[in-house]
Amino acid sequence: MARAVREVRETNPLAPSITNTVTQSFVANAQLAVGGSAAMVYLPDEGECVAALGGAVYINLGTLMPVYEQTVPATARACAAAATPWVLDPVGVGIGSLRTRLIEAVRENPPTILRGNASEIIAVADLWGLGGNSVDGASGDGPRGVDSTDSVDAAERAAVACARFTGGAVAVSGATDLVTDGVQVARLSGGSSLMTCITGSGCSLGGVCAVYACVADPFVAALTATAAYNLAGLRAAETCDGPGSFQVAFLNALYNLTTEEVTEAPLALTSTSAA
Ligand SMILES: Nc1ncnc2c1ncn2[C@@H]1O[C@H](COP(=O)(O)OP(=O)(O)O)[C@@H](O)[C@H]1O
Ligand SMILES: Cc1ncsc1CCOP(=O)(O)O
Ligand SMILES: [Mg+2]
Repeated sequence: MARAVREVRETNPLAPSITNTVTQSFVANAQLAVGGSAAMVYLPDEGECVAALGGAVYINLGTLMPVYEQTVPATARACAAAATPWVLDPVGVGIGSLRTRLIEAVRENPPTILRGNASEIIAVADLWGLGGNSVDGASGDGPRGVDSTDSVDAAERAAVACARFTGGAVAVSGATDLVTDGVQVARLSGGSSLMTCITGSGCSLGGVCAVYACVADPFVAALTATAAYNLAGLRAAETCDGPGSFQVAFLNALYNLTTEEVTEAPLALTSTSAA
């Protein structure tokens, strides 16, 4: 994790995004704050082009346009062909049929890191036929719009099943985050409830996972991004008096984190035989 933080700051890697129109600028600003570089694209040939550049690509399904029916599968295919890592945030899975079709379509070229809230991860495991939704405590309701109706613990089996299927990492966000590579399960605490009062904390976490995936393996990249978010959230909450100033303080905190702080973030690691 220390190497990932340092290498991103030293090399300013480009992690291009196909991402929603609500939080695009916050995603780009968070990627810049940790030392990465951002570029947002929409079209199929743009997705294929950025996949071929190397680095890592971020795909977020938050606001879809018809062209994404071509862009998303083409970009996933191009990432697989170029061995470029990519991160999927299945925002709002369950709203409309295109999101469902796209998640089903990328099953054949799956993401290196799957990042979402608990209900989204449970829904993806279900769509991929991984049986991860039959978890005690899962609401079975799916996400409420873009927000979770499930606890992070309820998504553990789904997350492990998805990670084993993709061979990469899965990051489930919530009050305590869970990151798994299908063998190890890490729980990371910190953050702030104010992160749920601004839009884009989850989306930008996905973008930052992609930045670290430019320089580190998927599990380390997801852990590093999650640890950085928890610390920055904690710190920002100390200095602000509501969501508006929190968003500004959060970007500042992300920018000012030291390597040592990120690597000393509270992290509990267990092995899993579950799922
Ligand atoms: N109650 C909470 N307390 C502390 N941090 C939280 C809380 N809820 C979410 N977070 C943090 O906010 C970020 C986004 O998580 P989340 O809100 O689950 O994503 P999404 O916006 O995609 O639903 C993560 O870094 C997560 O750790
Ligand atoms: C509100 C909203 N609607 C479509 S995408 C989006 C942003 C969701 O951001 P996040 O998942 O980070 O809260
Ligand atoms: Mg989200």
